[in-house]
Amino acid sequence: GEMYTSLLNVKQAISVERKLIDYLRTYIDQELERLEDIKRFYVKVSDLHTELYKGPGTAMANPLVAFTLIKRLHSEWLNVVYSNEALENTQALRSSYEDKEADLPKLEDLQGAAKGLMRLQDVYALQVTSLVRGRFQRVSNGKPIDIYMPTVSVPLSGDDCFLVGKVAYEQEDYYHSVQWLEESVRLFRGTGGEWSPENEGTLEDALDHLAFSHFKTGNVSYALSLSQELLHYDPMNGRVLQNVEKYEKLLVAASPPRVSGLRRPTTKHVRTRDTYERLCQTQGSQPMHFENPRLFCDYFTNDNPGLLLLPVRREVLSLQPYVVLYHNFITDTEAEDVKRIAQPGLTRSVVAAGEKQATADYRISKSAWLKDSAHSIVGKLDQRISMLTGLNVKHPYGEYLQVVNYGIGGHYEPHFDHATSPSSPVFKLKTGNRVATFMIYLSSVDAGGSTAFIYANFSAPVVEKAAIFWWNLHRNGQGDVDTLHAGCPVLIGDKWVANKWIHEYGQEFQHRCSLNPEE
Ligand SMILES: O=C(O)CCC(=O)C(=O)O
Ligand SMILES: [Fe+2]
Repeated sequence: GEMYTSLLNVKQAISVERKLIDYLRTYIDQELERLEDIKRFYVKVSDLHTELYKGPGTAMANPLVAFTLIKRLHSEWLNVVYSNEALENTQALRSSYEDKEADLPKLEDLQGAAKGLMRLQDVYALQVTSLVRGRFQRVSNGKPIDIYMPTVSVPLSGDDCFLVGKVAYEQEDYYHSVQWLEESVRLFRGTGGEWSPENEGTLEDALDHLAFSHFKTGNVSYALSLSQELLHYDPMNGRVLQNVEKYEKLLVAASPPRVSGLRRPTTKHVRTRDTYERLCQTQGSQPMHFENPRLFCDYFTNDNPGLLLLPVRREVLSLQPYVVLYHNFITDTEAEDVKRIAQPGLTRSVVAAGEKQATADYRISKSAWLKDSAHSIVGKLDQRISMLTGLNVKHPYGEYLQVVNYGIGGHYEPHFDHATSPSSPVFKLKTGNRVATFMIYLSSVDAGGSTAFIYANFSAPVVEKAAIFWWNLHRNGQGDVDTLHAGCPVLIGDKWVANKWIHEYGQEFQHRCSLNPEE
C-alpha cells in the first residue's frame, strides 16, 4: 500500500534503507577488492617493464621471460579486460535491491510526499527558500519568523527541489513549479554542474522546466533569459532554439502577453480556504473566557457513579455548536495499545463519494476499524465514552472505533461527519445519521494538526490523551452546518486519532429530540 499516507509506514521505511546501506557496503568492499586485484596485475606488469624490458631484446634471450610475455599477451590481459566481476558485483547489488522492491516507495509515494510539502507550504504560509534550508519560516511584517525549530535541520539539494517542482509542473501547477524550480536552478548553479550518481535532474532539466513555467505564467522575458542560459550548455537543442525564437517574437510583438502573476491553483474549498488556513496557523486559537464568559472548565462526572471518584476535566470550547474537550480521557499505555492493535489493519482512508467510498487528496491518512472483540481496551473505551456522553455507543448504535494515522502533510479538509445525502454509506447501519462525534487524540504533534471548526471560527490543538466531543445534528435531526470541521495538515509529528461516531437510534432515552430547529 501507499507509504506517504501514514507516518507509521514512513517510519518502517527506515529499516529498508538500513538494509540497502548494508548491501551498498558489501558492493563497495567487493569492488574495492576487485580494483585491488587489477592494481596488483598493473603493478606486476609495469614493474616488469621498468626492470626487465629496459633495453630492447636483451631480456627476451631468456625463454622464461619470453614465455611469460606471450602468456600474458595471449590470456592474462584478456582475462583482466573481459572480467565479469564488475558485472557480477553490480548484479549482486541489484538482486538484493530487487528483493526489497516490494517495501520501497512507489512513484505515487514520491508525488504524494511532494504534494504534502506543497500543502504545508500553502496552509502554513511557509517560505520555500527557508524550507530548502531545512527551516520552517513564515514571513510576517517583512521578516521571516520561525514557526518551528527542528532539532536536526535537513537542507534540500537542487535535485530534491527539482523533483518537487516537477511534480507541480506535471500537474500544470506553475504557481508551485516556479518557486521550487527557482530554488533547484539556484542550487544546481551553486554546485557548478557537478555530477552525482543519485541525481534525477540536472541544471539543464531544471532550467528547461523553469523557463516553460515562467512562460506559462506570462513572464516571457524571464523564460527567454533562462532558455538562453540553457542553450549555453546545450547549443544544439532544437526545441529550446525554437522556444527562444518564439519568446523573442512575443516580446517584440505589439502587445506582449501580460505577466499574470503567480496564483495558487484553485481547490475544492476555496470559499473556506482563508478561514481554514488562519485557524490552522494559529493552532488552537480558542475564544477566550473574557470574550465569551459562558465558556468554562470544570470537573465533570455526568452524575455517573463510575466517574464520581475520578471526575474528568472538561473544557467547553464552543456552545454553538457544542464542542467539549475531555482531558486525560485515555492513558499513555491505553493509547499505545490502541495504536498497536490498529497497525496491521491500517489502509488508506476513504471519503464518501455518492453511495460509495473512495480515496481523495483531501483526506491523507490510513485508518483501521477496531471491533470490541479486537482487545479488551476497545470495550473499556466504549464504556468510558458512554459514561461521559450518556449515549449508547454499542454497535450498530455506535460505529466501530476508527483509528487514524496521518501521513506526510496528512490532513482532512473541511467536511461534515454526518451524512448530507440520503444515499450516503453512513445509513448502511440502519441506525440513522451520525448524531455525535467522539474523537480521541492518541498522540501529540510538534506542530500543525489542529482540529479546525470553520464556521464556528475556532481550532482545537492536538492535546495528547484528550478527547473532543460534539453534536453533529440539531435535535430535530437536521445536520448542524456549524460543525464543518477539518484536520489541519500535520507539520511536524506523527498524529493518531480514534473516532467513535454515534448514531441517532438507540439514544431515544439519552438524547431528547425536538422539532425546534433552534435547538
Ligand atoms: O484529525 C482531526 O483533527 C479531525 C479528523 C476528522 O475530522 C475525521 O476523521 O472525521
Ligand atoms: Fe470529521
